[in-house]
Amino acid sequence: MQFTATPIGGVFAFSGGVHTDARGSFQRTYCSAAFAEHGLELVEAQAAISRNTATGTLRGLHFIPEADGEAKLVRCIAGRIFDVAVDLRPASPTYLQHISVELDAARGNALYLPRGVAHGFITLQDDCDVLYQFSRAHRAGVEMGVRWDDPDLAINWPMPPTVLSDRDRTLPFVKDLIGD
Ligand SMILES: Cc1cn([C@H]2C[C@H](O)[C@@H](COP(=O)(O)OP(=O)(O)O[C@H]3O[C@@H](C)C(=O)[C@@H](O)[C@H]3O)O2)c(=O)[nH]c1=O
Repeated sequence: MQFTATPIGGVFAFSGGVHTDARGSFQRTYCSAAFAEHGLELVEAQAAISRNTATGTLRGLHFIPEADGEAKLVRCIAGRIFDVAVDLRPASPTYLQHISVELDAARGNALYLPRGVAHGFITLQDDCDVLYQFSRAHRAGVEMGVRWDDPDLAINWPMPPTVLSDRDRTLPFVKDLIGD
């Protein structure tokens, strides 16, 4: 498992660790000791899978404010997604900046987001399954969100979304949240 720091503090990309042989492959996808060594919050409270039928399905951008937030590890276990992490920690030097990474089930790479960093993705092909590990149990009504096409974030999505939830379509812009 290789931990690669990104320009956004606390956001790490993971790759490697895939052992291939005649049967297929074996990959360690999580190691609590390695997370602890790198100072990352463990993501062991809950796991979840989102299945996405159509190319261009967009989910996000979702976050919980840092003080009450959750860390998450995101991995594509079928297909490929364009995955985005947006820094919404007001005190962070990279506040409002984002990074993107293609998560590919065939590569087995993953992205770790600490508390206060928003997350979203768009699917790059049909039938993409996304596996999450969370540091805290889901709490209904706590999660917030900002619009995927917020001009202040200027995310260069690889295509326009084809499928969005009603909630995501009507999320506020960051400028509407500031001061809350
Ligand atoms: C996120 C989540 C949802 N749910 C339920 C609530 C709801 O009935 C149903 C669908 O939830 P949502 O519409 O919020 O699912 P979705 O829009 O896929 O939400 C996810 O989006 C991506 C971008 C993330 O980063 C995730 O953390 C999560 O916010 O599943 C859980 O039971 N546990 C969970 O952890």
